Amino acid sequence: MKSISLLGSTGSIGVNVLEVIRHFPDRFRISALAAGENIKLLAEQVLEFQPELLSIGSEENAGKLQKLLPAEYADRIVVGDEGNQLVAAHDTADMTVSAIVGAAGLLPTLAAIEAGKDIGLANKETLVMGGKIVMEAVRRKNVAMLPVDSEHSAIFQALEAGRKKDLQKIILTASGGPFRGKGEKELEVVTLKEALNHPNWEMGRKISIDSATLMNKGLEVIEARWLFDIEAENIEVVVHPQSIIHSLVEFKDGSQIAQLGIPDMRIPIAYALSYPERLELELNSLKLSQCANLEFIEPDHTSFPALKLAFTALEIGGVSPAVLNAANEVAVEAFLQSRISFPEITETVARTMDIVQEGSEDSLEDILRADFLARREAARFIQ
Ligand SMILES: NC(=O)C1=CN([C@@H]2O[C@H](COP(=O)(O)OP(=O)(O)OC[C@H]3O[C@@H](n4cnc5c(N)ncnc54)[C@H](OP(=O)(O)O)[C@@H]3O)[C@@H](O)[C@H]2O)C=CC1
Ligand SMILES: CC(=O)[C@@H](O)[C@H](O)COP(=O)(O)O
Ligand SMILES: [Mn+2]
Repeated sequence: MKSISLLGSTGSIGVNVLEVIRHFPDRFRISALAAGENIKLLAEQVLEFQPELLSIGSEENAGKLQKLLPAEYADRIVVGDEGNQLVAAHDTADMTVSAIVGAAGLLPTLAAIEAGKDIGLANKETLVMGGKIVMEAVRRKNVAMLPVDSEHSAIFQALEAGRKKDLQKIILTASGGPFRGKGEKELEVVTLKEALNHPNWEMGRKISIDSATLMNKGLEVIEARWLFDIEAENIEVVVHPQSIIHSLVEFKDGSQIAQLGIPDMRIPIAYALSYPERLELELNSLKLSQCANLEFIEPDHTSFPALKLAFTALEIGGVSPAVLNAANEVAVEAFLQSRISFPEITETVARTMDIVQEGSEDSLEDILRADFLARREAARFIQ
């Protein structure tokens, strides 16, 4: 029986993690859950999965949550950032699934690693902000870092066909998002509703907007750089609108190995939970004969400059990826509140990256400071 501590249980990934666990009660149990604000769903999850510890975003919500739960939970509710870290490192957990959205995922993920937990990583922002120190901690603590992000799961699986020393290139596939094919002028007038309407995946709001700007692919390039210890110049992105091939690796003999499947997050989630075993998921299997045409297109860097910005952040190094991430979070939130236009998301990130640059990628303190300064600058641009 593997015990799982789940951060972000009420989100799109969190709900899918629990869906997998629900189908395999003999293999997995939940030891701790953390959420932000959704007390109603968290209470339902607690009653079903009976964790030993739970965390919620605020004291006020902790009080409301307590009223929805039996009295025995009174001393098992923790709160906020500290609560996330306690859940992440909870003593009975074998694995922590990191599925909070955004920068709030970094410290709990680090806490889980320091506590010796294996990690199922959905929160790509963790590696974007602190890839070097996070992966150093993974090696020092000798824990497993198992990707949940679909492209990284595909790469992880494809790498099993060869040796890491023979790896030549990683090819990340991108759907292109809902605005694929649109020109710069057209993008000035797109709506929030259109931006949230991802062609292939049902996901949380922040990552859906990231997919629409192609910043998601930029974040994934940085995630891959650290997760697979590969230089940015050996990471390529190709637009593949059908999201059937989830990514590829190329070995030095020119062989390219891909992982294919229907776009369903339960597949990479299950593999992270059960690795190296595979679970019988009983999903519809992919029928290649019914997949009309699989297309592969170069990314449009003029309409979607976010992807290049991520490569630039890697090239600058230091805290630049953390700055890119923080500015993007602020700008996406402003777009979600209809305070800025779609192109202004990426413009805000670029302007912030020009201003906030000081700091070392080896220092958690510098990374957190850069995150703070970038949020302040990005908010200033948006005012
Ligand atoms: N959705 C997907 O298919 C994929 C997602 N990812 C990545 O996984 C992560 C989660 O994405 P997704 O599930 O879509 O996002 P959602 O917005 O659907 O869910 C976010 C989760 O994080 C919780 N949360 C937010 N802030 C805090 C906080 N400060 N403390 C505790 N919990 C918090 C939310 O709680 P509440 O709702 O209760 O406020 C919710 O449970 C992201 O990093 C994303 O990039 C990667 C690949 C695919
Ligand atoms: C499901 C998943 O992993 C998302 O990150 C997804 O890949 C988004 O798709 P695009 O960013 O390629 O549009
Ligand atoms: Mn992805």
